Amino acid sequence: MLTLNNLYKSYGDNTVLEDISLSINNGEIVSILGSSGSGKTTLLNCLLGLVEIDAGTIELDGKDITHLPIEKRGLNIVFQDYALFPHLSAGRNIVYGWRNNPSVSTQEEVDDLIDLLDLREHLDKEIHELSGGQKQRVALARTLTLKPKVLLLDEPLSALDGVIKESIKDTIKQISEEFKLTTIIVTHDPEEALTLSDKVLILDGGKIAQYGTPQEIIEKPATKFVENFILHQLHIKRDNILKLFGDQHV
Ligand SMILES: Nc1ncnc2c1ncn2[C@@H]1O[C@H](COP(=O)(O)OP(=O)(O)OP(=O)(O)O)[C@@H](O)[C@H]1O
Repeated sequence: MLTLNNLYKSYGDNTVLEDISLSINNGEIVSILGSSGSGKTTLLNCLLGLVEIDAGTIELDGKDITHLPIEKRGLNIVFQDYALFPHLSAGRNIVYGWRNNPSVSTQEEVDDLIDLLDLREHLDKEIHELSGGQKQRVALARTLTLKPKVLLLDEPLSALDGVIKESIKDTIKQISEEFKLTTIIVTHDPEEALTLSDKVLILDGGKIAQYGTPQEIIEKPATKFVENFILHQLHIKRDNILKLFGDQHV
């Protein structure tokens, strides 16, 4: 279980995270949702250890990891731009971290990952020859060879369109289930958060507006902000789609 206890973070006078407390069970997918500037990336960076928190504690499976360096926390991230090495092939990117820590995964486990993510036929390709979805899967494979306890994904679907988006969503769900991997996803898209996650954390100005299952959020929005911001966006989407069909189908 990953537990955050009363986290605070400020930049000067700007309180970016205020009293963030929550627990995430092992194997759960949690989305962090909020508008621009609400503190999503800062929270992700605090968990990862890129940003030092001002107060509070972070525990992973009962161990206090608040002040551990990044590499000792057991969390790993796939950045929004995938951060792949352009001069290495897809295959070499995948094994890059694992080559330095070969005891973490066996060759067979790495092979299984390559197959699971459907990357076998792309191993020899240069990074620029891959589609957005393929790059995303290479970045996922590279991270998963290191067997993190918690996988952090920063806007994993924002650069992808339609069909690829749905297929990466399925892949994320499959990986989380298969490896019992706790997965935390930053997104600003309510639809993405609600359809992909076991739980959604909604931030409003650095505070928790609501933390609950998609059903709880849709059926019982905790604050006016949740109702207005989140559900309003979904209604706009729905109305736009219905308009496409004209009156006879509405
Ligand atoms: N290194 C920093 N120094 C000063 N202020 C910062 C720093 N990083 C973030 N902030 C401020 O913290 C607040 C939250 O930023 P953060 O990037 O966490 O928001 P976000 O929800 O991820 O936004 P977006 O969706 O636009 O990426 C903003 O007001 C931002 O200006």
